Amino acid sequence: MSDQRPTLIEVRHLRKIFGKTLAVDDVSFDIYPAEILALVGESGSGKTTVGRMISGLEDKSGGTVSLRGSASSSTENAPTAMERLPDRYRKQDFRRYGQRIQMIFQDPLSSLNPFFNAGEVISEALRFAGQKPTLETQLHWLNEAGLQPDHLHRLPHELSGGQRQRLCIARALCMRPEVIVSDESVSALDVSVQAQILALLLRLQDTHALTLIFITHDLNVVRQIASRVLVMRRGQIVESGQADQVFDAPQHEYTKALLAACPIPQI
Ligand SMILES: Nc1ncnc2c1ncn2[C@@H]1O[C@H](COP(=O)(O)OP(=O)(O)OP(=O)(O)O)[C@@H](O)[C@H]1O
Repeated sequence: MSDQRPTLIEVRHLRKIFGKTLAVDDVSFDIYPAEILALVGESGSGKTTVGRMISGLEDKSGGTVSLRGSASSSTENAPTAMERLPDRYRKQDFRRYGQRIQMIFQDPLSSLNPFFNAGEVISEALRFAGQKPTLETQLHWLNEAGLQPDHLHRLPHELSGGQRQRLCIARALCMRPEVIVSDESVSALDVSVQAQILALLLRLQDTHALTLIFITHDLNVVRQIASRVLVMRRGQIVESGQADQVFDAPQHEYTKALLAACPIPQI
């Protein structure tokens, strides 16, 4: 059954080849505004590479990613057209599209400058987005992600793992993205902190009408948050559907095996 909602992102025949490895093999799917879409599959199935190509962090070997023009680029009441993202990003492309699609990662330490305190991390992102940072805006975005004013001057190594992930979320959020691609962003956290960060992402998704692309191997997390699921295996999508449908009546043998390997607690 085809979905009647207007798409926000169209991915068509996406491919990525690393040397002799075909990491992503002819992947096509749509992403709808303000949905939570999970990308699941075993290690090496190509999830991260798809997320990085959608975010413009990885050049594409083939295929296209198109993003619906932002509301501000349309004339009043006129539908916005799909814009094809470049195959290879240049600096100006990041400013144009990267701001709209932000990515957060499993290891915040590797994506944070060790010499920038939390306030400076936010300032840098705001400047990148063409805004003038102030103390007030720094505190506002830290607060949005559940950090306190006394975190403002802390360097990344002076924050806990959960607080560092909150800082990455604040940095992504202050650029006012429409889409956040979360790549195993809660996988390294212990269960209680993981639940707090998931709750934060869900609240932000709701209040900012964000589209969330959630890349994970953890099917229990997917069950808690996702509305739709894509299952990847060896660079291809082998199954897709509403989360309940995929969990309750998986069609593909691989999905059945994934579910069997990860018993889902009855809720
Ligand atoms: N920069 C790279 N150079 C070479 N090969 C790469 C690179 N990035 C990914 N690959 C390969 O591409 C394939 C897909 O990797 P990818 O990280 O997208 O999978 P994944 O499903 O996200 O796995 P994981 O859950 O372990 O992160 C793997 O075979 C991987 O080794």
